[in-house]
Amino acid sequence: MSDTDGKKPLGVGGGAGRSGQVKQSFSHGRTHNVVVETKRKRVVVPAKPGAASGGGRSPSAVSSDPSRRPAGISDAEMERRLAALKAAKAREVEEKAQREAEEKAREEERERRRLEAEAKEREEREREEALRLKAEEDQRRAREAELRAQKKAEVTKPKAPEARPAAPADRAAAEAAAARAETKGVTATAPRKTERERPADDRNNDRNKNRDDNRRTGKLSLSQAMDGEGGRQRSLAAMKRKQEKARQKAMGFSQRAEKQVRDVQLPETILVSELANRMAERTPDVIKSLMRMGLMVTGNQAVDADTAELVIDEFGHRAVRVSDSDVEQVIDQVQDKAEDLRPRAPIITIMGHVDHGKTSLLDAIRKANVVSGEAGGITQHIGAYQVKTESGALLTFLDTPGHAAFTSMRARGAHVTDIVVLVVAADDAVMPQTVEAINHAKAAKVPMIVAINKIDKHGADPQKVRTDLLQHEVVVEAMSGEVQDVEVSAKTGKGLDNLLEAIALQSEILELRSNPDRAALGAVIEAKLDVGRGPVATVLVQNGTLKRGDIFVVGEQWGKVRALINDKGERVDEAGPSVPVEVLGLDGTPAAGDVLNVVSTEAQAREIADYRIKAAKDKRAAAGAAITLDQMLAKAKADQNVAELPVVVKADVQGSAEAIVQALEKIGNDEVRVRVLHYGVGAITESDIGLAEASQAPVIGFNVRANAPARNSANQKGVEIRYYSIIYDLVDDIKAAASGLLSAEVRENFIGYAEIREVFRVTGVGNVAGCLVTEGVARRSAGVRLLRDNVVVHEGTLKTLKRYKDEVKEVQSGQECGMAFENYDDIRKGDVIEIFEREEVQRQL
Ligand SMILES: Nc1nc2c(ncn2[C@@H]2O[C@H](COP(=O)(O)OP(=O)(O)OP(=O)(O)O)[C@@H](O)[C@H]2O)c(=O)[nH]1
Repeated sequence: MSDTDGKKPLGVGGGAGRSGQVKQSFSHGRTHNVVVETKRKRVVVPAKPGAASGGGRSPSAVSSDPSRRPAGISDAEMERRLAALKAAKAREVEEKAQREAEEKAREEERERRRLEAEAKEREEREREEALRLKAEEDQRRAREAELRAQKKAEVTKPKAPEARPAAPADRAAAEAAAARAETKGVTATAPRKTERERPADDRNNDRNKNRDDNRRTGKLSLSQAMDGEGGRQRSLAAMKRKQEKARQKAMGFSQRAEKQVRDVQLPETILVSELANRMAERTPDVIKSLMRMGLMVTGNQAVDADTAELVIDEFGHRAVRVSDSDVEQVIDQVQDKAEDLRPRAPIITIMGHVDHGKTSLLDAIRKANVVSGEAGGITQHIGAYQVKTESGALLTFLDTPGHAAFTSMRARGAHVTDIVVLVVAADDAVMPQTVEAINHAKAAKVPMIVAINKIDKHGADPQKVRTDLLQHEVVVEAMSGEVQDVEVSAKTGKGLDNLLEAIALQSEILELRSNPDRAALGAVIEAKLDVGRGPVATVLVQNGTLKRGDIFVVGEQWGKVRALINDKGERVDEAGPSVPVEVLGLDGTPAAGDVLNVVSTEAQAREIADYRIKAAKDKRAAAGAAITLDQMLAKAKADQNVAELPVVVKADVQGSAEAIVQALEKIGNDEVRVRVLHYGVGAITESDIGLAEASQAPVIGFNVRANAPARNSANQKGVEIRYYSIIYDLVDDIKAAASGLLSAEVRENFIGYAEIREVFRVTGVGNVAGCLVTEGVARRSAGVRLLRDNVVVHEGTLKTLKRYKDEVKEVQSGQECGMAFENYDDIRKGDVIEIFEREEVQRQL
């Protein structure tokens, strides 16, 4: 449509219409003249097919050629249509132009931004460069000034007065002289000034001249810029200030960011959050660091000192190990002087296999020593007792037989036992627990005396015991060894005296001594919560003398001795070394094996007890919480496969509770185990029931009963309470219950073999094997395996078992039969059929 594109202007030609021009204007100042014509006369032309669509022609062509105009369209209509068309075209062109313009604007904006960024960058670079050059210039000047000062110092030296820079007066004189010389036609006699001899003014003038020259060149060097130049100087100065500010700021920052190495006080265990606090680091960072070490902890969990030290190192601080246990230093740690030591009674533990007569022997020894006529004839049971031998030696026996008690005491660090009496029944032999007892005694480096018991029994063979012991490196005296052996009968009392004398002798060899005149030190051998008397601990004094009124700390408990009761049930005022006494006046029940120390003041006792409670808590937290990833995985894996029988155990005395727990923990195998959720001393309480309910565990009461609220609670919650007074019954019951958790074992019994002699094809049945039962019996209901060259090729069931034509249930060995497999056809002559039955066997622990 453009007038420049060579197309004909719109029109019908030949003056058929009145022509005119329309000027179109577009963006960017472009214009466009369009020639249009207005029709005066309406010409009706019959419509030709395809004319309406124009057959690809432009509408202008249609309008210019009346013969092609659609029929029945008036000029005015045609004109309107053309105008509409034109307007549409114009709109289109306008929109396109607008789009282009927008795109161009966008492009320009992009370009502008790019240029801006470049300029900014350049400016930045220039500024940096300017600063660098300025710094260099400053340096150079400083050097120059220094040099000048040096030279000045040289020229002002008295030996070279002529070299002194001329004073203005001198200079005037010199100039006058020079003028005179000049007028005389003589070359200047004044010596030519060297650069350094020239006055500063001259040089400044030169420099200014230079600067002016340079300025004239149109170039601005950086030094010039620095030296002056009005506005520039100001902006550079401002820049300098800014730069200085930034530098100071940066320096300040770097000072602040500089790692401050701290001395971190590190106790034996520390909470992660506290550790972070002491290092002035963020807790999450510390947790991350611990995670990198494989420890999954939270801020509220404790870690041990070694782990914490690694973390402290990693953060670049210094660990300073401190011990909260410093509070314990008040406990008298002084070594006793040799002259203060007095002989003391040995402390004896009786060990041996089940039913070899430990309890009987202890009872026999006690009874034999009970002065006839003493109240009840039998002393009060306090966990230990003392006996006097005929020779007058005092011996202290621990009344908790078995190595469980011995080990648990030893595990707590209470080395109480001086001598172990190993009981071996003469009618039996060395049994597993005998060996364990030997090992325990050896591990604790405690000497042993072998008591060969039950010699009254028919069939007793003490010699066999002696030879059996040889296998376990226990060589008794009768076999020319060093271990004393005594034949006894707990039943008849025979040989008991010999045993006591043997113990006395061993004790003499050991030269057991202690200082009775010092603050007492003892070990708890049993503790219980007694109705009416409160917490009671049976303590074996090991050193010093425990007196009424003494203030003491024992494990996590403390107290003041309110009363002391000896093994005969008598109240005593004091207990010396190796004397067992019941101690009343504790603030809580300690644990067997806890050490008792007498201290000076209640405050000390309380402080130590508090520290120990905290330390134990932290230790438990550290042990229970800070599980390594490996442990977590192992646990998760183990938990999937192992069935657990949880139990809550309550017993009358600590010793029984521990013995029960140890026995229960031994029950189980890879698939099943007993888990003691909680154990303790005293009646079964509501809290025990609560715990049991939460884990769906039964509560076991050993010689204790549930109190009324606990009973009600147990009834309501359906928690089972079981009472026992014999440990073996208890263990057997739990073992049976744990066995119930074992999945039944499926056992296979082979019941017969058959050989395939022939294979027949039977329509509707498939391949049928003609067999001979070579062994056992073939049973229809049994499982079968097809063996080819002793390789199992199929396992399944029988579809049919026939004897002649009849379907039978079983076929005996030596008989022929026909067999077909369910869903299996590939049978061959010579194959062997193995017939088996499966049986489920309930396993036992
Ligand atoms: N004939 C005879 N029997 C004895 C003798 N000593 C113990 N017995 C019997 O052996 C059995 C077991 O004795 P205990 O004293 O209970 O044995 P124990 O080693 O303490 O057993 P546990 O406490 O179960 O480990 C009891 O029936 C005793 O009567 C003995 O010298 N002669």
